[in-house]
Amino acid sequence: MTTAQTTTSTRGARIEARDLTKTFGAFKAVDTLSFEVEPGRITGFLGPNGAGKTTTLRMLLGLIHPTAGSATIDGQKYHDLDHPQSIVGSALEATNFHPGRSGRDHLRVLAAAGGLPDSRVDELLELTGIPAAARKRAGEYSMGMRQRLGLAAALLGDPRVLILDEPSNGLDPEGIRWLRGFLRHLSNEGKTILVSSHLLQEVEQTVDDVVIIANGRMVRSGAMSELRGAPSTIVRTSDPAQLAGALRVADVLAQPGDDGELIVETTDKRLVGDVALRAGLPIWELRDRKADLEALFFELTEGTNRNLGDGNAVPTATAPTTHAPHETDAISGQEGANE
Ligand SMILES: Nc1ncnc2c1ncn2[C@@H]1O[C@H](COP(=O)(O)OP(=O)(O)OP(=O)(O)O)[C@@H](O)[C@H]1O
Repeated sequence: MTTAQTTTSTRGARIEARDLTKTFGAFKAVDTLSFEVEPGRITGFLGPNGAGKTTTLRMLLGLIHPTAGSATIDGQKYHDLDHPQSIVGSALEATNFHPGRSGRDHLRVLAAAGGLPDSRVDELLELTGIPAAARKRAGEYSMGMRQRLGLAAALLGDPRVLILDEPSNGLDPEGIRWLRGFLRHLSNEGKTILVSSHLLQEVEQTVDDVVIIANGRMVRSGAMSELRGAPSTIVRTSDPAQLAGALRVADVLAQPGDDGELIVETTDKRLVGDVALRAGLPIWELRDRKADLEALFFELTEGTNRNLGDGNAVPTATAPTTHAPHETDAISGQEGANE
């Protein structure tokens, strides 16, 4: 990653949703959702397809109006921010660039609208790794390049808050790695970063905190480390109960896992090996126990993909089985997220 710096981000700005609710007709897309996103941290906003992520992000960005509750950035509704471009940057969709316009021209139009110099455009093209594509028409960009252009657009005003909807969509493994490093660099500058995804594993190496929703409702929030649980070790031996007893004497707790495994509450494998040796027990397997995030995410959100229709949906108390007609402001709100 280039080390070119964005300009100064003075202090962090929090994102806050309080009892945020959005109904489309009688359908509750977002249901009394409350969460906070802290400066200097990357927060994953997660949920299966149709959970209400994009609807929530649109409310945060003032593109659609909440039915109830509030969504604020730095303590204010988006429309009340004095210089929104310097407070919040967003990339909701990677596809809404004018296909005939070059990446550089696209950014120049946005920069001019925000009173920013053209030099900022070149700086961003460099930072997001697409300087060579600057003269190419956006219509010829790959999905990954459009994602990078969207990110460049979001960062033009050096905002303190960055809101990105599924930013790794269309990126190859190298691009995903680049994005991870890039977002970390920005969060180290103190920026507040909210990144949506429908896959926990996709962001597990990127994010510090998570907000997980299903059916428009909160199902879990907190630090990624809490979600992973305390690090531990899995051991296989001929007599797990005897090894557990020997470990207890050494002040290490252990409990039975699946298929005769022993889950030991330490990451000190040498200690476990030494205790087993003294107890005269063979070690057949000794490895880190990693949280099964895929299973956890599935458990938390199972069967709640509302885009799949009735059979797979777990409707909220007020949700009908069919969608209400799209609200007009929602439809127009989908356009021009980056414009
Ligand atoms: N304007 C609208 N009118 C009616 N229903 C809508 C409207 N916008 C979204 N919905 C519905 O609200 C639910 C939440 O949609 P949303 O796009 O916020 O989900 P999401 O979590 O972003 O999903 P995905 O991961 O598929 O993008 C979906 O069932 C969707 O069909």
